[in-house]
Amino acid sequence: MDHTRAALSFPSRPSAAIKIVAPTTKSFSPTPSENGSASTSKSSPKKDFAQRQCRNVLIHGSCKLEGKGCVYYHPPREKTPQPPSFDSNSQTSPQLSVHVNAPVFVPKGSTFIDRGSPPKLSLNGGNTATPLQRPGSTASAATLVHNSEYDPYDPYDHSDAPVMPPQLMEGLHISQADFNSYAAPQGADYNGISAMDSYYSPHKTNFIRQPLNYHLYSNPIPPNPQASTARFFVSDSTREELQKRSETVYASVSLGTGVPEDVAGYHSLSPLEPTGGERRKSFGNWHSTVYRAIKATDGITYALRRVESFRLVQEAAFKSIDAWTRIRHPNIVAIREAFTTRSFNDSSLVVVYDFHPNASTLFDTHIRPKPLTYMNGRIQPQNAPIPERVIWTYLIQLANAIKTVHDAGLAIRTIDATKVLLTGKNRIRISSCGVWDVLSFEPRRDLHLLQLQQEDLLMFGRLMLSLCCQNLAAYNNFHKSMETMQRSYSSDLNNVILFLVSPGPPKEIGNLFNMIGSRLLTEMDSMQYRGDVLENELMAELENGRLVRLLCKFGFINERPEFDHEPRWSETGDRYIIRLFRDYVFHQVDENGNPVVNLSHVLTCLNKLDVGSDERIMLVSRDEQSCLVVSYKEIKSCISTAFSDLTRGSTRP
Ligand SMILES: Nc1ncnc2c1ncn2[C@@H]1O[C@H](COP(=O)(O)OP(=O)(O)OP(=O)(O)O)[C@@H](O)[C@H]1O
Repeated sequence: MDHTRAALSFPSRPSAAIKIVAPTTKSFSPTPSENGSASTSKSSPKKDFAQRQCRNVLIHGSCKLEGKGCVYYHPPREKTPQPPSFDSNSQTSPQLSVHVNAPVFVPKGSTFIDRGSPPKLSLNGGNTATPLQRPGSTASAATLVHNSEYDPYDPYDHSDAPVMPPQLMEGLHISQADFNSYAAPQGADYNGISAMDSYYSPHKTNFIRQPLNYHLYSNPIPPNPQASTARFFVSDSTREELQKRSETVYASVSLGTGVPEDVAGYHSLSPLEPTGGERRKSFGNWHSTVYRAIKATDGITYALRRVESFRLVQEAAFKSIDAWTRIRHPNIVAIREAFTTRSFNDSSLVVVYDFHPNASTLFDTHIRPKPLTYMNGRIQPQNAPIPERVIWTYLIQLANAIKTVHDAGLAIRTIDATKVLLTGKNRIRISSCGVWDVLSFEPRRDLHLLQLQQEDLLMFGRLMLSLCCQNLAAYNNFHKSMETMQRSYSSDLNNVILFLVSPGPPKEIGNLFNMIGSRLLTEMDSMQYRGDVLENELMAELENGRLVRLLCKFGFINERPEFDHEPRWSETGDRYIIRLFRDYVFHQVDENGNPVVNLSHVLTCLNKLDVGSDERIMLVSRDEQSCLVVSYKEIKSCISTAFSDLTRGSTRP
C-alpha cells in the first residue's frame, strides 16, 4: 500500500475506528461500541443484542430510546462506578482502550490515588451530589465513566472541562452571567486560578471548572488545507518589528564604554548615543546622556538619562519628580524615579524612564539630513516632506499630552524635535519630562506656572513649524517658513501653528482643541483602525498556545524511555493510535520517499484534533500491515486518556 497516499486521504465515509487490515497479534476493535469483543463481534455480528452495550450510551452517555424500543444493553445509571483497577495485567478494565482490542497497559505506579473528592455540585441546597458530565464526549465514553471516578483534572486540556447541563445550572441558581467568559472575575481567569497555577498545582480540585466557550475559537479548518500558514501567525511586518524591539531590549552590552557596572541598582548600562566627541548641551549648561539599563530588582529594561556634573542644592527639588511619576499618558515617556549618583566619577543626576526599544527622535526621523540617494536615474530629495495627515497626528498627540501635564499643574519645559520620540507607527511620546524641574528648581514654581505653560505652547508651535519645514531653525526665519508652510499645507494647519506661536493674551491648550474639532475624529478613527489591525493579528496567534499544549502532550506520551521495554505502552490501546497519528501528522513521505514538511498540514491536523472534529482520517502503521479509520474526536479522547494515565503515574506520592 502506498503509505503516503493512504495517509493523506481524507475519507468521507462515516465510520468509527474502522480496522481495514487487522494485524495478526495486535488486533483493533472495529468500533468503540464493540469494545472488548472485536473478534467475536466479527464472527457473529448478529449476536444477542441485549448483551451488547448500546452505542449511544458509549458515545453520548445516554440513549434516548432506552426503554422505548432500543434492543441494546443499557447499563444502570444509578450504579456507583467502582474505582478501576490499574493492574497492568488485569483484563478487567477493557474500557481503557476501547479502540484497540489489546491488553491494557498503564504506567507503573499509576494505581488509583484518591486526591480528594472530585468536584461535586449541590442541587437546590439538597444533599444530592452529581459529578459533572461532559456531553457529546468522544468515543471513549467508557473512559469517561472511569474518569468520573478519577480526578477529572487535566492541566493541559481545558476542553475536557465538564459542561453543566442547563437543568443542572437551573438547580444551582447560577446565572448565565456567571458563565459569561467576557466577564471574568476580578483578578482571576475563567477558572478562578491562573493557567500556570493549574500547571504547577495539579492537585487543586476544589473549584468548579467552567465550560470552555468554543465559539471563542476561530474556525480550525481552513477552506484549503494547503493554504498559506499566514493566517495562523502575526503578519511578517509586525513580527519583524516586535522581533527587532525584543533584540534591542536583550542586546548584549557593549564593552569598553567606560560606564560603571552598577548605578543605584541598575546594571548592564549601555549608552544610546555617542559619549565622546562634540556634543550638544541639551539642558542649558548641562550635557546629558541616555543609557539603556536593567534594574536588578525587577529585571526590566529602563532608559536612564544622566545629566553630568549636576550638584543638588535642595532635596526638595525631587518633589516634582513625585508628581511626574503619577502621570501616565500614552504620549509621555513615563518617569519611574530620579536620584543623584557618584557612580560615574562625578556628581550626576539620573532620571529613570520607561525604555522604548528602537525609539528614534523626531529630529533623527524627519529633520536630520540623510545621505543623498540615487534612484531611478535621479538624485532623490534628502528628506521626504511629512504628509499633512502625519503632521495632524503628531499635533493631536502632543496637544493631548500637553493638556494632561498642564491639567496636573505641571509644565513640560522641553518640547523639541530631539526630545520627542517616535516609538511606533506614527506614535510619539515626549521624553525628558521632569528634568528641568530638578535642574532649575524654584521653591515657588507655582508663581511661574502660567508662564511656563505659555512657553510650552510656544515650543509646541515651533516644533510643528520645524517639522513642516524640516528645519530645526525654521522659527528663526519665521516669514519664510510660513510661506513654505502655506505652499505645502492646509490653511487649518497654518492657523493652528500661528495660534501657538503668535504673542498675545495668555492661551490655553484647550482652545486648540476647539480649532481642530473634526480632525480629532479622523485621528480617533485611525487609532481604532490600528487597534483593529493589531487585534486581528493577535487573533491569528490565538490558537497557537493551545497547539503548543497539544504538542507538549505528544511529547509526554510518545517514546517514553521508561517504557522502552514495554511494547504495550506504545504498541497497544490508545497509545498506538496516538503513535500512528503522530506519524500521520509529522512523518509522512512523498512518493519518492522524501519527508513531507508541510506546516499547513500540521496546523490543520492539530487544530482539528484540538476541537475534536468528527472528520475521519486513515492512519497507516509503519509496516503498512494495518490501517485504521478514526475521527479526530476519537484521537483526542485517546490522547486525553493516555495523558491522564501519565499524570496519575507522575503524581504518585
Ligand atoms: N525612553 C527612551 N527609550 C528608548 N530610547 C530613548 C529613550 N529616551 C531617549 N532615547 C534614545 O536615546 C537617544 C538619545 O536621546 P536624547 O534625548 O539625548 O537625544 P539626542 O538627539 O541625543 O539629543 P541631544 O542632542 O539633546 O542629546 C536617542 O536616540 C533616543 O531615541
